[in-house]
Amino acid sequence: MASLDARSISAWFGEHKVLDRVSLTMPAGKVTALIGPSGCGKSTFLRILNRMHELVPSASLAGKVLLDGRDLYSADRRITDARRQVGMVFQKPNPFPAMSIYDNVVAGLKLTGTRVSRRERDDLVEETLTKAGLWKEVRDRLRQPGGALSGGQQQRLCIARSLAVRPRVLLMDEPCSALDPTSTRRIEETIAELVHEVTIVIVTHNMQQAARVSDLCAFFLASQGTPGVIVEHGPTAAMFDHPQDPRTSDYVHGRFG
Ligand SMILES: Nc1ncnc2c1ncn2[C@@H]1O[C@H](COP(=O)(O)OP(=O)(O)OP(=O)(O)O)[C@@H](O)[C@H]1O
Repeated sequence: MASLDARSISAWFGEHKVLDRVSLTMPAGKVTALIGPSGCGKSTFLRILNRMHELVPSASLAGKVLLDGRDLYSADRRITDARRQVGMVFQKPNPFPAMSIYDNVVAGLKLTGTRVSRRERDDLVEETLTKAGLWKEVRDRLRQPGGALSGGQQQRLCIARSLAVRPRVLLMDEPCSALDPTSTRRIEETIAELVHEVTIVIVTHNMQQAARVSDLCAFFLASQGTPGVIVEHGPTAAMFDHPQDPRTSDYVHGRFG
C-alpha cells in the first residue's frame, strides 16, 4: 500500500491544455473518488498516475507524481515498474477473451517478467480471484475462456489480473459504468475489501457510488474551454453534506453535469 501525491499536474494534448496545476494527495489505504462533469480531465489525471498518458503521441505533462515520496517519472524508474506498482482497471472489462480464466489472471506476470513456480501460480490465481470476489463462481472452470464470463464477472477477472502483479495502488476508471446494478454492487463490495491492502483511486460519474465507496473526493471542473482544475477536495461526507463551493454543491446534488 502506498500514498500517491500529485503535485501541480498540468497536461496537454498537442496545444490543447486539459489540466492546470492540479495537486492532490491520495492517502495509503483509502479510496479517493475523482468526480466531475464529462471532459474535465479526470481520466487524463488518472492516466498520468500510472504513466499511461505518455502512450498518446501528442500528450505532454508538467508537475510531479510521488509514489510514497518517490518520483514516478524519475529517469531511474522504468515505465513497466511504474505500471506494475500502480495498476489500472478500465471502464469496459478487457480480459483476453480467448485466453483461459487462469491464464488471464497470470497474464501480467509475463509482461512484468516475474518468474514463479506452478504451485505459486496456482496459489496466486486462487488468492487474487478470491480477493476480486470471483473464486467461488469460477473455481471449477478455470480453463474456460475469460470471454465466456458475464460482464460483471469479466470486470472482476480484470481486477484479479491487476492484483496478481501486487500493485500498491489500483486505479479504476468508471469500472461499473458498463455493468448492471447487481454486478455494480459486487464490485463496490470488492472495493471495500481491497482497500485494506491497496490504495484505490476511482473515477465515477455516479454520485451515489462516490458516496458509498470513497473516503475522500476530489471535484474536477473545466469551465468553458479552460483546462480542468480541482475546485474542492476533502472527506467524502463533508463534500456531500457541507461543500464549501457552490459549484460542488450543485454538482453533487445533480444540478448540472
Ligand atoms: N487521446 C486524446 N487526444 C486528444 N484529446 C484528448 C484525448 N483524450 C482526452 N482528450 C481531451 O482531454 C480533455 C479531458 O478528457 P478526459 O477524458 O480526461 O475527461 P474526463 O473528465 O475523464 O471525461 P469523461 O468523464 O467523459 O470520461 C477533453 O477535452 C478531451 O477531449
